[in-house]
Amino acid sequence: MDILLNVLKNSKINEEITISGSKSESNRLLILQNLFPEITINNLSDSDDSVHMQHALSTDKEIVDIGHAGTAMRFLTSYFAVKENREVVLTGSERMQNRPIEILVNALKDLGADISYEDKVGYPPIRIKGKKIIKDKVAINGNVSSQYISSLLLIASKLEKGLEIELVGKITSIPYIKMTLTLLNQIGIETSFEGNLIKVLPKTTVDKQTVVVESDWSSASYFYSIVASSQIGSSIQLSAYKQESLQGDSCLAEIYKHFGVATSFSDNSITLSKEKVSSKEVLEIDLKNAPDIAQTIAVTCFSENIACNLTGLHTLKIKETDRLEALKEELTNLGASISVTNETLHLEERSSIKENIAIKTYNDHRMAMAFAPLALKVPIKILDAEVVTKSYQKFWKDMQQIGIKVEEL
Ligand SMILES: O=C(O)C1=C[C@@H](OP(=O)(O)O)[C@@H](O)[C@H](O)C1
Ligand SMILES: C=C(OP(=O)(O)O)C(=O)O
Repeated sequence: MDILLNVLKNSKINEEITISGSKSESNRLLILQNLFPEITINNLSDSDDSVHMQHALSTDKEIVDIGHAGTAMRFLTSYFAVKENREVVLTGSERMQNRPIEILVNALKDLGADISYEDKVGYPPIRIKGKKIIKDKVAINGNVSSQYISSLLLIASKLEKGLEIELVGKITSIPYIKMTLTLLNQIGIETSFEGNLIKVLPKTTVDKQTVVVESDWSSASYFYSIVASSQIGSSIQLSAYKQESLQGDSCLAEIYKHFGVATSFSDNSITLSKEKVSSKEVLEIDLKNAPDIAQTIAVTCFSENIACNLTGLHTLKIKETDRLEALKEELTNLGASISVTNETLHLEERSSIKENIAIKTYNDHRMAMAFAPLALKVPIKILDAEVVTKSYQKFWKDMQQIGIKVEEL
């Protein structure tokens, strides 16, 4: 489905939107719930990625296909590796078959797991023969994807002696590792994280309990971008959020001050308000702790005519698409002066924004969603707009609610 986005007139926005649960928290809790049935989950994400996770955990088929869901691919690799008497072939979309998994597979094999590649070494599909793991110490590279580490952490307490993980090299996406540890602590599992050493103690059962998932902060980023481009006095209320978040992307509240967007927290919601004009200072940020909001920020800078230097983007090349190349291509088509390396993005101030440009989305939900707010400035087309469901089912409905006209082409 290709769509044209337009606004009739850029009037003041004043809307309330409810966003579904965090897909990162949800996909961790779904694994944990399977290991500890005492857990009930509230405000579970309705994203495709969480649906894939639920399906994978309930099927008894040999082939388990998780589509584009990185967290499902990585978390289920450890889950099935320790599931005795179960053999699966874990696979995913064409893109997933080109997203590396070798670092995690090698760590699990070091622990004694039985995993082999069905096709290309280092990539899904992988055949996993579940077995009892006896060892309790492993070392793993921390600079490629934190999901490998979270994957090990999620099953760690079910190993006889728990698990000690040594992180080698620089550690990327640390807030996601902390999210995993905090969720483990919340349900009653003891952990420690000192220097480059993480320990998880064994646990067979936990107390009966309900865990409430906070709504998704990465999804909130698109509303930050919209408010940044809206008239002073505009505001959008989003629920359900809290000030003490487990999600690293909550750093949006601080970052978007640069664009004149203030965030206020109330009981279970945040209100984003456009208070002043965006600062024209060059935006310099390291996003190694919050890679999923890089596309939103780059497009907001282009929209608001603010130059930026984004660093810490080395993980973007192995996500749903090579996000650095995709951003370069699409922003250039809109008239931007942009350059990228393997880990940085530099955008210069622009002269104008070209109208009616068709944005390619590369099977990446965040390409579609990050470019949508530009509709407040110019009519823009989004190709294959249905990609958004990977993380955000009702995205286009919510865009219409805030006043963006969505027309199917
Ligand atoms: O653990 C998680 O839930 C995630 C970790 C991050 O991946 P990397 O650690 O690969 O950067 C992030 O990009 C992804 O969307 C979700
Ligand atoms: C990178 C993402 O997801 P995943 O790695 O879980 O596919 C994302 O949602 O931006």
